[in-house]
Amino acid sequence: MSSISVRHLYKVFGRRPERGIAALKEGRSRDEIKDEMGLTAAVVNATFDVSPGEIFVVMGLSGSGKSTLIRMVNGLLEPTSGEVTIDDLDVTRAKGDELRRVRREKISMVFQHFALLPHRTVGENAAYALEIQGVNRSEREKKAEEALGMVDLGGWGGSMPSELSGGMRQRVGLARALAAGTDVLLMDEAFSALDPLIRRGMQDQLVELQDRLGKTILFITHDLNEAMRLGDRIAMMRGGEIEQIGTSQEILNEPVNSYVSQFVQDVDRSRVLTAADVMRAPEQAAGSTPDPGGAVAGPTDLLADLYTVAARHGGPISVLDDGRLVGSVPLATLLAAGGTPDGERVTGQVAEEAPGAQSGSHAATPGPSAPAVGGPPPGGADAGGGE
Ligand SMILES: Nc1ncnc2c1ncn2[C@@H]1O[C@H](COP(=O)(O)OP(=O)(O)OP(=O)(O)O)[C@@H](O)[C@H]1O
Repeated sequence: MSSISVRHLYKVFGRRPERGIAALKEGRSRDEIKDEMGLTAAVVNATFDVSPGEIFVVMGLSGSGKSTLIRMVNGLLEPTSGEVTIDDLDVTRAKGDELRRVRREKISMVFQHFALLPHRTVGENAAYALEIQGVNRSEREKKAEEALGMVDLGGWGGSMPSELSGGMRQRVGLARALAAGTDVLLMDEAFSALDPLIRRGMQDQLVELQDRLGKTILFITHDLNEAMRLGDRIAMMRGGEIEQIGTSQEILNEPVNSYVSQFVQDVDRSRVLTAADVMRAPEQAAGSTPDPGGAVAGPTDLLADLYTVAARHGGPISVLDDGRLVGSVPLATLLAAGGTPDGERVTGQVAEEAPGAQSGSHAATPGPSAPAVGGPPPGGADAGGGE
């Protein structure tokens, strides 16, 4: 299984771009470099690792440098300086045949605009990367059909792309990447052109597939909700720089600066955080066996669902995984977790943690000022387009 390593990566557009890097290292700003040297610093000193089997999301507004970054990772664009390695192979130094081989055998791309070949069938499109790899026809038909099955398009292989909806076409794009059998998937705004409901379905499907396939995924998006839903970790980018890398929970609860904290302030935390994110370990919970008939949830259930459970059964909520008690969520924790780090956003009444409290005795739903999904980030651009 592959890993991706990005080290001190810079891309500066313009004449003699090294001047820009030197100036940035001296502490000059991106704007100064633009004004004084006519250079655009698209990616500035990006460093991160994507572990095998991880979904790592790079999230940022338009112009923050996401596409430039991903194009350097797949070797389409040469960095001004820095290094990208996939496993032990230095993508930034590979040339010609070696680079083509890495891109063919290690990396698959999924784009926003599907990039399907219109005059080829769905099956041929799904098999396209295998054709480039030189795989024989029967083998590639078999693999393409399998991949189409994985994205719920079994039986559509003989259709033409024009007969498919946008969501289905994007699934063909994903099937093509899966059929290629590469460990690394690079997904550039892959779901951004889809309607919100379809997009949500694709996100769920990707998470399910990932559970089974364990690819190493670098996913680019401008949509914070999408980033939080998909990412094991998220890199928040602004003006070419990575401001913070962390899990959704870390970014929500410990934003490193005012930019990140403004960005996440309108996120509906109850639709991002799960029971596992907020639960206490069973030994720290009041009772180590679930209350018969009491409130129960699964570790991946969202806080939004936990509110409903708590409203019905009271609290605390026992968190069970395969019938085993793995934690407990006290009501006060549940309500506090739904708010911002300073706890201002949820105004539901927190009732006493009375063991055995009866159904409906807790006002365990967020009050009227509970955060809305995907409000505007700093600058007012759309960070909530996933809904
Ligand atoms: N080939 C190029 N020549 C000059 N400047 C470029 C080039 N490609 C990108 N840029 C600039 O680099 C910066 C980062 O662009 P990039 O496309 O990587 O951002 P992005 O976050 O992917 O934005 P979007 O979501 O709109 O695609 C922008 O200021 C852009 O204008």
